[in-house]
Amino acid sequence: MDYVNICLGFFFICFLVRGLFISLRRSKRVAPGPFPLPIIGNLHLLGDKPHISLAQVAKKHGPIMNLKLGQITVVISSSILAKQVLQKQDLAFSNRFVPDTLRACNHSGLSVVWLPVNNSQWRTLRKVMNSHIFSGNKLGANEHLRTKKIQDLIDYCHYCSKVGEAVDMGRASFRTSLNLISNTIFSKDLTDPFSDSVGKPNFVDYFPLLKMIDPQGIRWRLTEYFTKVLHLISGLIDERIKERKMGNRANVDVLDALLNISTDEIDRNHIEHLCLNPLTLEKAQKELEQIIGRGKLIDEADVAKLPYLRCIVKETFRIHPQVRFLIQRKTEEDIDFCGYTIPKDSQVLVNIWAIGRDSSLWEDPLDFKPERFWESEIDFRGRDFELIPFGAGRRICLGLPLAIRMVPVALGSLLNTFNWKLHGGIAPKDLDTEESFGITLAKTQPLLAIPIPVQLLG
Ligand code: HEM
Repeated sequence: MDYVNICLGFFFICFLVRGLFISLRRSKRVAPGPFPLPIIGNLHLLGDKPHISLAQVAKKHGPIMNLKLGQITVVISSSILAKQVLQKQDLAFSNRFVPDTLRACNHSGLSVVWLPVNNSQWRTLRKVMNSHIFSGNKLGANEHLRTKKIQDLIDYCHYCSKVGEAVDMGRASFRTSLNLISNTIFSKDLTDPFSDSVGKPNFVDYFPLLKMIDPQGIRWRLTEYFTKVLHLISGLIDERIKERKMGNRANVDVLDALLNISTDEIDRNHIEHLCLNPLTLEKAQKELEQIIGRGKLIDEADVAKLPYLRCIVKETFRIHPQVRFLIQRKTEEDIDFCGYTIPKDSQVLVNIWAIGRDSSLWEDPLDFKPERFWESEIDFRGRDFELIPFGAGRRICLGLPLAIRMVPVALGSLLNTFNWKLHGGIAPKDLDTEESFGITLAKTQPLLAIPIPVQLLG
């Protein structure tokens, strides 16, 4: 009899514990979201421009929504919730999902972009890059390299103007930024701005992350290219180590500085953008003419004196966050978040494209109006969550200090040296601004523009 009572008691306790677990599970509120279909979940909603599709789905389900895209994915589409993810609960959302292609060549295990924040290598790499590449002192010391690259870009535009060719703006600014970065690190150009490399593989073709923003880039197999790029980088490093052993170098560039510390791979990214709004152009050119003098290149110190140019750069980043339009993070454990539970191993996407076009934050969000920043303190350094093209928090873009020096100088110099017309007599309002989807955004049709040197205007 006792034996029966003990068994009954045991089952009763098990029943109670199970009930407790079920009610605990039910108390976890999952964010709203579209109903997932069997097997494919919500994948059918993505389309070829996920940032746009997700912004549309968010209009129905709200600024935090739950989707099933292979794994549980939580999409954040408001600046308030972005602040919560990237600042207030930053630590809980600090890691990223690593794509299998990157795991395959162990890129993820070496790169600051993918390493988890609790990994000491991530902290060391960020520290090394911050102090040896992107510190104010280091960037100030190699400004001459960037000036030289801007001069190369201007020379290239002069060359196009002379032979009557249009400039593919995306490609030209892409190469310039790549060379700016490669000169900063390797003291070497990795592409020749005068060579037409379409169809011919060159260094750019081996940088998948960069290639995705290359407007004429075709889709290709990531793993293969990553293997090639690692091979190339390691070739460059080997070459440098040999030079150093033969005593052929003083420590002159970042690669040398890094070799003094470690031989970890440097990750990089890039910029590309230009706007062709005639009124904006005219205003910017007037400002440049008054402050710098028409026809001259501008330098980094000039930017502080060019408020309208700075507004154009902000507006460009707002409406067209070129490099990453969905910030991707991951949860390592169940997280309580604004009344919901975000389960462990969820992918968290912050849609910075949608935030930049949110009509509750921006008046006429689809219009390109740099003036909106004229009297506004809003900036893109990760403090104002309405404008976070570089992300925010402990994983904020490492290249930000370089990008904010390069972009206005390149743009200002192009505007101050040339007048621009769209190729084929296209009016700016008819410009095809369609974007293609990759890890980054690229224009489906290249932006072809005719440079008219200012000196030639009577
Ligand atoms: C216009 C130019 C650029 C934009 C808009 C941009 C944007 C971004 C964004 C949105 C992130 C993700 C931040 C987050 O998760 O919160 C990021 C990360 C990163 N960016 Fe950039 N980036 C730019 C240029 C650069 C450049 C020039 C470099 C380096 C040469 C660079 C290096 C990095 C690195 C290393 C990370 C990963 C940091 C980490 O996870 O710890 N970026 N960038």
